[in-house]
Amino acid sequence: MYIVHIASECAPVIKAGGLGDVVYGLSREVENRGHTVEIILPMYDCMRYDHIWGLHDAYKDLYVPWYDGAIHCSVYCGWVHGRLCFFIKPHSEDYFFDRGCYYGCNDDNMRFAFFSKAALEFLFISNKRPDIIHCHDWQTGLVPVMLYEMYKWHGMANQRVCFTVHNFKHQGIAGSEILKATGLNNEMYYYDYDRLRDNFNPFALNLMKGGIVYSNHVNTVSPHHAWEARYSEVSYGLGHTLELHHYKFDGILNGIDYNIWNPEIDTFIPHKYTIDKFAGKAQNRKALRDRLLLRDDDKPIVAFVGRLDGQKGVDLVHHAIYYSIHNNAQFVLLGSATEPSINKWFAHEKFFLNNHPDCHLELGFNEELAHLIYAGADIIVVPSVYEPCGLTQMIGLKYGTVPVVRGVGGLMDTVFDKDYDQHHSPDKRNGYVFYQNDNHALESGLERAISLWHYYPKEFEILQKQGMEYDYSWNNPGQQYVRLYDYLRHK
Ligand SMILES: Nc1ncnc2c1ncn2[C@@H]1O[C@H](COP(=O)(O)OP(=O)(O)O[C@H]2O[C@H](CO)[C@@H](O)[C@H](O)[C@H]2O)[C@@H](O)[C@H]1O
Repeated sequence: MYIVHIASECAPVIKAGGLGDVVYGLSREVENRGHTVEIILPMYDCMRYDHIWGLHDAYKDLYVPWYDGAIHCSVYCGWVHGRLCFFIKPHSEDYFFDRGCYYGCNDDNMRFAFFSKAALEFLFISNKRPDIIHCHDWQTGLVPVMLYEMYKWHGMANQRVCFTVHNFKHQGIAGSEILKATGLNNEMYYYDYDRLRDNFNPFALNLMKGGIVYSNHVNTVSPHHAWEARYSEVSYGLGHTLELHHYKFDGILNGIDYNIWNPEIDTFIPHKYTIDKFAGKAQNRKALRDRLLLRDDDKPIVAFVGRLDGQKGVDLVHHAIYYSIHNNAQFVLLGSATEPSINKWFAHEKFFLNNHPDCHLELGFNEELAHLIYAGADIIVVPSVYEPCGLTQMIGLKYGTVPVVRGVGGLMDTVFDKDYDQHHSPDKRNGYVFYQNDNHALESGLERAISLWHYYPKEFEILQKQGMEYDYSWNNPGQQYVRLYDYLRHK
C-alpha cells in the first residue's frame, strides 16, 4: 500500500508534543511492514534542520490556488531518520511558516488551511495517488473536505482518508474567509450543520468537524478516550457529530518508538540498562542528580515531563511538587507552557525553589534532558484532566519509572493500579491510578508509590520490572493501522 501522512509535526524535526512522535513512529512501523510511506509537512523556519538528511528541492514551482490568484511554493524533500518527508515552502508575503514558532499565531487557521491546500495540490500536480491519506488533528481537517469537494473531480477519486484526532480541544474555529481563500466558496453549502458549521457557534466553521464529516475513517488515540469523546464533555462540543458518524469512529492506542525510547540503547543516557541488568537505573538517578544539582539522598525522584497546559492538570502538578518535597521525595519537572499565565506561574515557582536541594524545575523544551529524566526518576506523575492517549506514562514504563496517573483516557488503557486493579493479576500491574481531580486523590496515589519505595524497596523494584515487561511499542498499533488502511482502500 501507499500511504501519505499530511501533518503539522513529525519528530524529531518538528516536535511540539506527542503528535510528532506518533507521525514518525507510526510511519516507521508501517514502512517496516513493507508499505510505502511519505510525509508532507510545512517547512517551518524554526524546525530542526540538523535532523534532515539530503534536503533538496524536489518541486520548484508549485502554484497553489489561493483567493483569486496563486501562491508560488517550492517543495523540498529529505530523509528524517529514514522517513521520506516533503516540506512545503510558500514564497509569499504572508510568511506562513517563517514565524519562529509552529503554532500560536493569530492566523493559524489560514496558515494550516493553506498547508492543507498546498499538500493536496502537490499530490495532484506531482501525480502521486496514495491509497490512503492519513491526516492528523484540526490543522489538516480541510484535506478530506477539499479532496471530496474539489480534487475528486480532477482524478483523485480513489484516495481514502483516515483522520486521527490527537486532541479534541483545539478544533480550528474559522470564518467564511477560509472558504474564499481555499476556493471552496459556497458559504450556504458549507455553513450546514451536517458539514462544517460549528455545533455551538452558528457563525463559525469548525475545521476538525470537517475532518470528521468528510473522512472515511476517524479515530482517536486510545479506546477509552474514544468512548469518553462520545459520551462525555472531553470532545468539546463534537460529541453529537461523533455520534452521527459513530460507524466510522474508534480508538487505536498509540505506541512508542522503542528505537528511540529504550534504556537498552538510548544514546542520551549515560548508563544503559535492562530488566536483567537493572543497576544502571540507579546510576542514571545519580547522573540526573548531578546534572540538576540535587542532593544525593536516600529518596525517590518524582518527575513530570510534558506541556504545562490546563489539559495536563497543572494545579495537581504544582501540588505534586510540594507534596513530594515535604514527604521524603525529590521532584524534577521538565515542561514548557504556551499560555503566558501558566508560564509566569511556573517561572515564579522556579525562582522560588531555585536553591532547593530536593527540587529542580526546568522550563523549556529539551529532548535530551527528557531521556535522562525518564531513566533517572523513580516515579512519573501524569495527573491529566483529560488525556487522549499519553506517551509519558508509556515511556516511563519502558524505563522502569513507575507511573502515578489519573484514570482518564489512554492512561486507563495503559496503567493498572498495583493495589486495586480488578482486571489484572498482581504480577501484571504496573503503577498507581487515582480518579478524582483533586489534591487528596493525587496524594492517595503518590503516597502509596513513595511509601513503597521507602519501606518495600524489593516490591518497588518488582513493580518497576513488571512495567518494563509491557509491550507498548508500535507493533500492535501498527498492525491495527495496516488492517484499517487495507479495509479502507477496498471500500
Ligand atoms: N518540555 C519538554 N521537553 C522535552 N520533551 C517534551 C517536553 N514536553 C513534552 N515532551 C515530550 O513530548 C511528548 C508528549 O507526549 P504527550 O502524550 O504528553 O503528548 P501531547 O499532550 O503533546 O499530545 C497529544 O497527542 C498525543 C499523541 O497522540 C497523545 O498521546 C496525547 O494524549 C495528546 O494530548 C513526549 O514524548 C514527551 O517526552
